[in-house]
Amino acid sequence: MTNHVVLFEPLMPANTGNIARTCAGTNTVLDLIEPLGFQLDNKKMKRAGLDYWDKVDIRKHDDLKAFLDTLGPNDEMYLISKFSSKSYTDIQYTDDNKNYYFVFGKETTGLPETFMREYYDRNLRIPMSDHIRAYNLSNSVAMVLMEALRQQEFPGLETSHHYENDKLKDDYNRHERYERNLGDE
Ligand SMILES: C[S@@+](CC[C@H](N)C(=O)[O-])C[C@H]1O[C@@H](n2cnc3c(N)ncnc32)[C@H](O)[C@@H]1O
Repeated sequence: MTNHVVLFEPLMPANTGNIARTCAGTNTVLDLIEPLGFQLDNKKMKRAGLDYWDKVDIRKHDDLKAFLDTLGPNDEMYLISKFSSKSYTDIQYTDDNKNYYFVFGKETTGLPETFMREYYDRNLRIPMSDHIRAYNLSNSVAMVLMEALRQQEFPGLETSHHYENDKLKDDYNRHERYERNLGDE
């Protein structure tokens, strides 16, 4: 099972940089559908993705059709759009035999209407109030991707890690002491 974040014609380098960082941290493939609003080696984008850029599996596609042509029978695609009335939390993303593709729209105009209509049942909304027009693209990616990963029990990801300068180190020891004391009672 592989998760893919697919960005349709992203415009802002900082968003794609942030998303690349999230993809690097979650072993998620990043598919970019051209045209992009920036050069891939843009400084701002690298700054947003910091030094994680080379840790991401990035796949570029000439256009939407070229991307769709890469999909096979085990690939399950979802279109992430506020226009849907089905929530992204209503889907199960847990089939080990499938690869999950989450397609996000351009910052200005979202996804093409024809594409959304063609895959009508695949559109998913992130619940939102009417105080804003839409969520930020990179935040939308994080919300949907984390829900899929949570359901998949964070495959290959560390739920805890001991760092050399661990800010909670003493608390781990305290926790162990606490557990020992409980056991002694
Ligand atoms: C800034 S929004 C684009 C807004 C655009 N006016 C539109 O019509 O979708 C960029 C992308 O973030 C995602 N997005 C933002 N808010 C969302 C929501 N409430 N539900 C689902 N997707 C959302 C969508 O993929 C959207 O195409």
